[in-house]
Amino acid sequence: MKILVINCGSSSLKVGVFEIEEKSTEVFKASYEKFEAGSCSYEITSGGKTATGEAPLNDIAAALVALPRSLADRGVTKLDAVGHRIVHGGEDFRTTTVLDESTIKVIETLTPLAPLHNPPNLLGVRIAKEVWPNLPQVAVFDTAFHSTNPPRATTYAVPRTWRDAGLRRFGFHGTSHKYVAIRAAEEIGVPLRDLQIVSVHLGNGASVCAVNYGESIDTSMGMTPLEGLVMGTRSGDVDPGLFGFLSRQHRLSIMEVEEALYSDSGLKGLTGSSDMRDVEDRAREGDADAQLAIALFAYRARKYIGAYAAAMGGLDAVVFTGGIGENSPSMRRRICDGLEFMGLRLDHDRNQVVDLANHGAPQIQAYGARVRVIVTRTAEQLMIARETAAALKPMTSVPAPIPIAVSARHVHLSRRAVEALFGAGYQLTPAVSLRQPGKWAASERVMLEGPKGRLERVAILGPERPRTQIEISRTDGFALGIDAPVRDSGKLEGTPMVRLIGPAGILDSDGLIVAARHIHTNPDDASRLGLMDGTLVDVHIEDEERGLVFGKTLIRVSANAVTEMHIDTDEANAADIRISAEGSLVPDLSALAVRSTEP
Ligand SMILES: Nc1ncnc2c1ncn2[C@@H]1O[C@H](COP(=O)(O)OP(=O)(O)O)[C@@H](O)[C@H]1O
Ligand SMILES: CC(=O)OP(=O)(O)O
Ligand SMILES: [Mg+2]
Repeated sequence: MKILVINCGSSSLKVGVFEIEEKSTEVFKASYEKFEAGSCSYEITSGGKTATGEAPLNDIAAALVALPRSLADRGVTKLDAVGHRIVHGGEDFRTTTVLDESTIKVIETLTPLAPLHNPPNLLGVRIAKEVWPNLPQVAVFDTAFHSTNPPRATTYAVPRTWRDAGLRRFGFHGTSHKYVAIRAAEEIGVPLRDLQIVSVHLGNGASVCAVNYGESIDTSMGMTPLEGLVMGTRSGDVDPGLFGFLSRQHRLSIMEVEEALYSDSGLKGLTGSSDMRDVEDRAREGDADAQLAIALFAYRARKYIGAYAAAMGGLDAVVFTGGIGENSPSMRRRICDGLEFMGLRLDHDRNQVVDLANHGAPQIQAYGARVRVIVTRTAEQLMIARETAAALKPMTSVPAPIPIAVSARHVHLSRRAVEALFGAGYQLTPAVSLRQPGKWAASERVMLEGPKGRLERVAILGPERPRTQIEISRTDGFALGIDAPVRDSGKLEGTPMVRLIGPAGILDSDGLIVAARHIHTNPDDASRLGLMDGTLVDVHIEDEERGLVFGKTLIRVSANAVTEMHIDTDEANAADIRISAEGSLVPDLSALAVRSTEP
């Protein structure tokens, strides 16, 4: 599929044409900026040749209208679709969406939430519809990747009426954070699903994202792209109390304050220039304002990296991207210096000579450092092309129902735990065979105890495992008074402690989780159902009253497994499932984007 990507910003237009196959290739790339006095500067790359210069184009609209000619001159024809970057998708758009008049109308209502971004994005859509009336127009949202953020990350502690009116955090730069996290995982050689990554995007807009085992769980921008880091012209985090103060003491209107926070703050507010290259030059010449701006920019980013390592309960890698993240060794160094205590240490030589050609993603951590530090160029356009192609791929329907089993709270015990709870040399007694071959429930039970209360007679599932794992529901977590993370079985790093009480003793063990829903299957069924180990699927439960779709269900293929989906009691209650049920697989449109590799 040949996809034209349009990233229409307030002051620049970026265009890419990608051939999306097994491997993706960029066949055309252009940027148009500095629109002044009836002309603009451009850079166009195609067929290995780059041309730069000035063109008599008034504005972004004129550049878009002239685009078919530029494409045709370079032999780029037969486009299949147009993919657009849309910054704010609000509550309504959690995934890539094909645009029609009604979806465009909904996006228009989101303009107040991203006043600098959505209007030019939509202008690009309107013109593209006129220039290419027969091509599908597809929106890829900056907010979509963050739709997995839990309520504790997206909620502002403000009055209910405001929250009911839609006030919440969304997060942006999602396309970039997703791309660089995937790229970092490829470079490390470990599946994204097994990594805890902090992605640091430092461009004109800047944000940090906690990518926990493949999912965004928090990000520094909020309801609008104003929260978080210090940016080119935006303030990032401020005390909301300043609105009242400036209004009372300085008679500024809310509009004036907002305008200043968007356009006259950040590096520009601190130094007069929004461009980090200028700021670095001035700092070198001794300008105290520029020196403070750099220190503040780095300090805020470092705080967010620490915060997100804490939010995830671990950190495997930090990825830098965006114009500043990619090009400023001194900024990377300032941000990383002081993070040695959490295993993050740079190799200063490697940091200095980063080469990002050919989609490189060099590692720049010191030899032996626990946390990897990676630099890579972001590729929002490529990612938009992939998502656009995936959204337009015809749905392949998967038949065959999936049996669903409800797992009540239970524990898997290690040898050490069995002996601590039941006595030296004790062997558990298999009482009931489970459907998965070789697995059983023991006749023994244990009690769990947390700061808030106890859960009695909790089932023990055998055989023994190398590590003790305690699986509860979210509701059980409230009964115990412990907040357990949703994790895949076996991923126990940084999980909370809980007390287990047996007839012969007490054991305080970590390994408390809410098990992520999953489907056990064997290689034969997996190939019949088109399922791949380690990927995520959606499963539809049909029920007149309480039917729903369980998203993000992990596929686990093992030799003798019986095909069966496991959900916990909270999930079963939500779908009105008593003991068992059946579900059907929903084709996953974003799978292509996650699986495809670099051009
Ligand atoms: N070599 C460099 N050293 C420091 N900063 C740089 C360098 N190259 C680009 N930048 C900075 O990157 C920022 C622009 O980032 P970029 O990602 O290109 O912008 P946008 O967010 O608009 O896509 C500017 O502050 C610019 O000064
Ligand atoms: C959302 C946002 O800040 O985008 P940009 O970095 O392009 O300004
Ligand atoms: Mg940017």
